[in-house]
Amino acid sequence: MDDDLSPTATWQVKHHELYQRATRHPFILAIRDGTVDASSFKRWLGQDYVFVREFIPFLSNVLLKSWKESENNSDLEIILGGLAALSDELSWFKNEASKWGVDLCGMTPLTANTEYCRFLHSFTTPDINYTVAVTAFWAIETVYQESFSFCIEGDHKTPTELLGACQRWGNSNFGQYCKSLQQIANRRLKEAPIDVFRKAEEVFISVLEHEIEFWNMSSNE
Ligand SMILES: Cc1ncc(CO)c(N)n1
Repeated sequence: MDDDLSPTATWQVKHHELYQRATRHPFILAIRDGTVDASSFKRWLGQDYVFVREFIPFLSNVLLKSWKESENNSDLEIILGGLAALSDELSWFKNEASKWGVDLCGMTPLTANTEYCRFLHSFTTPDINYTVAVTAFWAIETVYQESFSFCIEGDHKTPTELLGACQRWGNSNFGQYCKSLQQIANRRLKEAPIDVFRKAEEVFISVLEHEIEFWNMSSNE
């Protein structure tokens, strides 16, 4: 393993196969080559709305841990920016759902979504420290950024009506945002005791597994 790589970059290499399965999932490849079916996209849309609502208490708790535990002033503002952006994101989901005729009110989470949300809630207990929680936040956002940016890069055939979704997470500003989260995670991980470091790596792997299941849920009948 390269000594010059940051902790998070090291994990991206070490768990490369899993990382690819999360960021180059068949659902994403189908969006990019224009073969995705509308029913899959609609299922993803409705389920992700439920996920993002559950993400609010998760991220509020990361914010709280940052306020309590971080030695760095700018962390709090970076995380607050992410939390604030969720307000606009929920409006985007509602608008998109009405365009596609998806009823968000009656939306019930499917199994993979329920399990992912349960995982998110497990971070809100005080025994999970800030380093582990902020690493999870970075990983969750990065999978979406790397997945959707691939759909708008190079020689893609992404359908016009899906470009909005892809740009929402695939745009370069959001890419920069993910980099700033990665810097926070790396700074903390470099100082972390070994048990915290190991827990954060486990969490990184679990995020990738949950993301794969979430894409599977979206693309399967
Ligand atoms: C399942 C899932 N993972 C990550 C994100 C990024 O916020 C999202 N909206 N949904």
